[in-house]
Amino acid sequence: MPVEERVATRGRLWQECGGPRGGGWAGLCSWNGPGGRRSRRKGRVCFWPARPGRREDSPSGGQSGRPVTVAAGGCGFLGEHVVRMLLQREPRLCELRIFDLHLGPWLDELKTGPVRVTAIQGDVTQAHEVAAAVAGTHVVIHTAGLVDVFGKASPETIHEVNVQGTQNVIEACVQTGTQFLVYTSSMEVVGPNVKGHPFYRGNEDTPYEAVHRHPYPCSKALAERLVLEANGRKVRGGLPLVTCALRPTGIYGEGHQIMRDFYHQGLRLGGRLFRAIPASVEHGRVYVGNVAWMHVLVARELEQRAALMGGQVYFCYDKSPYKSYEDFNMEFLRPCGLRLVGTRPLLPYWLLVFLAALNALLQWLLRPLLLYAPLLNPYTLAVANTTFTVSTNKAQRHFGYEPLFSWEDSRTRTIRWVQGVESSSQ
Ligand SMILES: NC(=O)c1ccc[n+]([C@@H]2O[C@H](COP(=O)([O-])OP(=O)(O)OC[C@H]3O[C@@H](n4cnc5c(N)ncnc54)[C@H](O)[C@@H]3O)[C@@H](O)[C@H]2O)c1
Ligand SMILES: CC(C)CCC[C@@H](C)[C@H]1CC[C@H]2[C@@H]3[C@H](O)C=C4C[C@@H](O)CC[C@]4(C)[C@H]3CC[C@]12C
Repeated sequence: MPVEERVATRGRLWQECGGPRGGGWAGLCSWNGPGGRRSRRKGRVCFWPARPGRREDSPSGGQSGRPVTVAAGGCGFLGEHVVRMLLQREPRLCELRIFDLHLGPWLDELKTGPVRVTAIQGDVTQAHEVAAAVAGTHVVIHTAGLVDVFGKASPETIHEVNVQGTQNVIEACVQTGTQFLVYTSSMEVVGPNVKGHPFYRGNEDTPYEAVHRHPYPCSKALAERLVLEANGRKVRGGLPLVTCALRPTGIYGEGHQIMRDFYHQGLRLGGRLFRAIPASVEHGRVYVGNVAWMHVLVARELEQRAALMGGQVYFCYDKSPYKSYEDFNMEFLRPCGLRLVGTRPLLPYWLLVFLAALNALLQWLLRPLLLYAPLLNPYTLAVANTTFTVSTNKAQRHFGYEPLFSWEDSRTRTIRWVQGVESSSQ
């Protein structure tokens, strides 16, 4: 039966848990703050049929104290991997609620497993929808967000989803008694900064001048701060909220939209891509499966190691090699038949800066008529052209993280996926 036909009780979970409480985020933003509200979308809750003998959830978890987890943003690139990882690697899980603005058709295949999977179509900017989804759960993994560095969405919308949405998740935990919150932050909370300072193999304690102007890193930095400051707040029932933020570098792997875009661009250009960034500029990358694994481990360990992990940030890392953004992508695109032309950038840097500025101008001029959002703009150029790599073992020290996928596995899996993209688009 398709997901759509399984729509059940709209707002049912909400009625069970009370009502919304106002978020207190105003004034945290460094630019003008949110403008008009977006239209309210319908919250829909889809239940897979419950298995006989299941008991209703208790506030501290599911049946027999087994955890109930919410994956907010569970239908996104990272979120889908988190969901699948939870189902594969978390045998104690009792119920998994997948909360997202857009529910994917792949959710259908999850219904046959032993875990009760509940898909909830909802919007993190709607406090009551979030509270309804969170009520009665043990841990929230919050990967939902608007990842936009291309100017597709307005700064206000990015703020509303990433900052207000996160505040709503925190308030939902506090109101409903959910004690553990894992937040997907980003390396961009640190940098690269607007001054183009390199961050070379840094760790969580490396000093760096974090200066944000672009709405996306700004929103991630604000949201991360809210999450960390919420650590220790009393949730319903009196226990302290335990929060933690994970900062992935550039994620790659199955489902990575920008990799797909580069691949198609290469095909259009006769199997070639043209080097734009010097090979010496290192850009941190991490495999999506390892990022998902880190989220699952944190969700599992937060309770036992609350004193150590609560209020902490962790970079997401694995054994992916340090390379430039383009050379790294070629690890997957070369075996799929593309080549990168040039050992040095084909265009001088000043010309790229000019083109990026021109794109920004065109985006602004064309905005009333159409959305012009190319990959190259002043911000993406600065990120791609500034060394930013991490080298840390904090996650290993604090909660025993080791990458689940070796570099060879991560590479093979990603290549296989790109090859699948190729055959599915023929
Ligand atoms: N992709 C990367 O390289 C990268 C790197 C570092 C951090 N991150 C962070 O990881 C998280 C996931 O990123 P991703 O690459 O999977 O992005 P994505 O766009 O694929 O996934 C985000 C998900 O959030 C959902 N979402 C967006 N707005 C929502 C709303 N208002 N209410 C409910 N759900 C909403 C989307 O529908 C989507 O399924 C984000 O928080 C992002 O900032 C991503
Ligand atoms: C200069 C052009 C030829 C190349 C443009 C590449 C550009 C689109 C890429 C380069 C680096 C990419 C970002 C980086 O991997 C890390 C993140 C952090 C994450 O939180 C959101 C995505 C983001 C910003 C990547 C977006 C695409 C970038 C800028």
